[in-house]
Amino acid sequence: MSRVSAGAVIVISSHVVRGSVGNRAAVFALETLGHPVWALPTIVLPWHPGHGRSTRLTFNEADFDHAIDDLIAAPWLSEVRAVLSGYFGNAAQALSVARLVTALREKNPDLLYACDPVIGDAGGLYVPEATAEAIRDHLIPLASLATPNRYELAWLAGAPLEDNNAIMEAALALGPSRMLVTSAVPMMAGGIGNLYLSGRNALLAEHRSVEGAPNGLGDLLSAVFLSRLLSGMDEERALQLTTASVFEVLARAVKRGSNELTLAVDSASLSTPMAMVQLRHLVHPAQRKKK
Ligand SMILES: Nc1ncnc2c1ncn2[C@@H]1O[C@H](COP(=O)(O)OP(=O)(O)O)[C@@H](O)[C@H]1O
Ligand SMILES: Cc1ncc(COP(=O)(O)O)c(C=O)c1O
Repeated sequence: MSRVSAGAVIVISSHVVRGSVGNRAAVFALETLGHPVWALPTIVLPWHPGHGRSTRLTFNEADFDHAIDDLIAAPWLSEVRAVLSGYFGNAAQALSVARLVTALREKNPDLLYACDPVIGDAGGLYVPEATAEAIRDHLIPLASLATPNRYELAWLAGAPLEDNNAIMEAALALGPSRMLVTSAVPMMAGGIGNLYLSGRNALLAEHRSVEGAPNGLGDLLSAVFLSRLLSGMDEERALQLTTASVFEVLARAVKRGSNELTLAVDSASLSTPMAMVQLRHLVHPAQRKKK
């Protein structure tokens, strides 16, 4: 497995003391796959709130924004090739990160910005509406890649998404040139899938669904997929390998009976996954319109 060349990734998401959600998943995955990482936490908390009482340690909005100023003025800024954002503690942080991405792009027009709009799930929004709106209005327009789950995309698009054609139309309308939609509609019975849409490809990568999945799979998926793109891998292979990694990490954690992903012992699943994934080519919305 080739190691990735120099070029740091700035990751911006939550930090948990115990567990592997937010930055804990992204930093581990990116470093394991050979990327230097700059990690900025948006909030710090003992563990994912799904496990029970978990006090949010927060940053003052102005202080967070000043830290972004420091990053923009950093003498090492030319090291940075990509930014990945995930969970935000408030709407102001999303505006600060938009400033960071814009400043980085001015210096490096090839900067990749991956936006994982961590705003909700099947149960609806779990961040304040103002935070979700700030992500939609200020970050999605800057994204080279967005990785919403199906429910997040439905909220962003303002439309229910009942099948993969509706998902593709919404993904296309949202704007980013590459969209990776998780929890897409499976074609395989008992399956779960990731739908990838770019100018070139409309793909669905599927595997079986597993009971008792720990949190952090979306965070892991966006980091691994970003790494694969940064390594220059073609999109189809990147989707296949990333989906296989996430499924394998999940299956191993569940087999151990763990309520968190067990990344430290499953790092080989990130670099060299063995799990099989079913890859299908879908009819791209642009092709459907030509017919
Ligand atoms: N219960 C599950 N069984 C198998 N794979 C899963 C399960 N939950 C998530 N995944 C995998 O992880 C991906 C991302 O998970 P998802 O829950 O959509 O992300 P998010 O954490 O952003 O909501 C899914 O598309 C799928 O590939
Ligand atoms: C603090 C916090 N809450 C909620 C979530 C959402 O997690 P999930 O979608 O995996 O349940 C995350 C994910 O990063 C998080 O960091």
